[in-house]
Amino acid sequence: MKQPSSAPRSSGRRVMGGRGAQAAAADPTRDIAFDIVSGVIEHRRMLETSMENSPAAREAEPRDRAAAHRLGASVLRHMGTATEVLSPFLKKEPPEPVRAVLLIGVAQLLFLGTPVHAAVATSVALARRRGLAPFAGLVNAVLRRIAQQGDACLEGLDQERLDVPPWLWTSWGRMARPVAAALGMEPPLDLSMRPGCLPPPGGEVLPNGTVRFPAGTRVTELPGFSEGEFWVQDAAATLPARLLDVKAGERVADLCAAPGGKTAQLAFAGGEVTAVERDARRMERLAANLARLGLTDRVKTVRGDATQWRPDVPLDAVLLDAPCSATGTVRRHPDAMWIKRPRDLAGLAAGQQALIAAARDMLRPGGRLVYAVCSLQPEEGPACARAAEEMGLIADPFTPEELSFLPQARTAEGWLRTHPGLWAAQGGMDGFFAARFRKA
Ligand SMILES: C[S@@+](CC[C@H](N)C(=O)[O-])C[C@H]1O[C@@H](n2cnc3c(N)ncnc32)[C@H](O)[C@@H]1O
Repeated sequence: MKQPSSAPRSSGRRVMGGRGAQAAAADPTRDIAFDIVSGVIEHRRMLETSMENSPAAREAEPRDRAAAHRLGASVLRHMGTATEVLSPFLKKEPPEPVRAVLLIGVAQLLFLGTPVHAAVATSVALARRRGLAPFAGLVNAVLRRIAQQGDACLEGLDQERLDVPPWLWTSWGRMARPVAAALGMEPPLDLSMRPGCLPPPGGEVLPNGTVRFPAGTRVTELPGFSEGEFWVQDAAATLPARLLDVKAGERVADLCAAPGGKTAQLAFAGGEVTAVERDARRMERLAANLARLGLTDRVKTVRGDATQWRPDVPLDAVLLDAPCSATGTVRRHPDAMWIKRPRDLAGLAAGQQALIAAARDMLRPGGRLVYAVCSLQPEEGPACARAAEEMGLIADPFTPEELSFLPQARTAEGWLRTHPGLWAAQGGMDGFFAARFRKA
């Protein structure tokens, strides 16, 4: 069995004067988790969006929201295995909402270590609260039988294979198994340090300088957070800006910039940075992060579409961290595996190539572009790098020296390819593709 995440508290507070014993038990954790799971599997909405849309989440305490997030994410991490476990107990496919209730029950029983009584009773109550009373008996019977068998239900199952949708497994090739193995673990908290600041105590310093804390660490409670001594950034996410190798005084654009981790790197390297971001709310987050890091006066921010924006003067360097399928972040966002479909990739790649063309037009002759995506999909990585060359950009491969601390991430072409199975013993990293080019 994979490493379990921490179990949700068994809520179940009674509401005085309720309509009936089970229907009246308030259980915001499972209510929100139900909205999350249904939002992802029925409506193909992102986990975070499903949570924002959840009426129960709006009124819930932060700790109930956090527990629901953990429970919902656990269902999505183990969805293939849980579906396989359920199948012998179901004569026919249940309606989607019933399936969501059952998956929440199985995740608690087999992956979160929730006591059997709590897992079964809360799932039956959840079914009733969600207008699924005719299925309450089914939920009760199926979960009781699974609880009786316990871990024996998992024997002989290739959980890693089951928990990745087949089309993604195929497209990931040799990365598939290590990525799937990493899915069972909550990712650690990674920090990038402001130059000159000492890491908070207790962190492990990785070979690239990232300071790593165990999963579940609350960043706002670490000393130095309010003072802007660090920002949250996965170890792999630090690499594209580092590989742009910005020198003091260079004119640089960070396209698709929010929430601003890479903007901060470029500014601390001494670049005259313009950060371009299209989304108003994400721009607010970028501005707040820059303010906390004391960078407000050192970065110019532009809210707009990077395919349309052009600098007044041609640039020395551009970092393009393009919007993508985000399959490289499946450890943090397991919903990405269940939302995207193969047919979405062509549209994403077209958008990425439009952004590459715009970036090319922003550069002075000899100027540098690093193109990056947090995706494991070949259509968004190598295929876009080849398209960049067809647009007249000249490949500028990363050298072995530049990636000496992570040689296994350097491809034969001199591109960067990270995935969650790298540095596995230290907690892994996100999946990124990056390539560097020069303008003729
Ligand atoms: C992968 S995230 C960027 C993460 C960011 N570079 C960082 O390191 O913190 C992609 C961002 O691109 C923005 N975006 C998408 N299309 C854009 C466009 N055409 N112009 C500007 N920003 C865009 C999205 O709103 C999103 O904030």
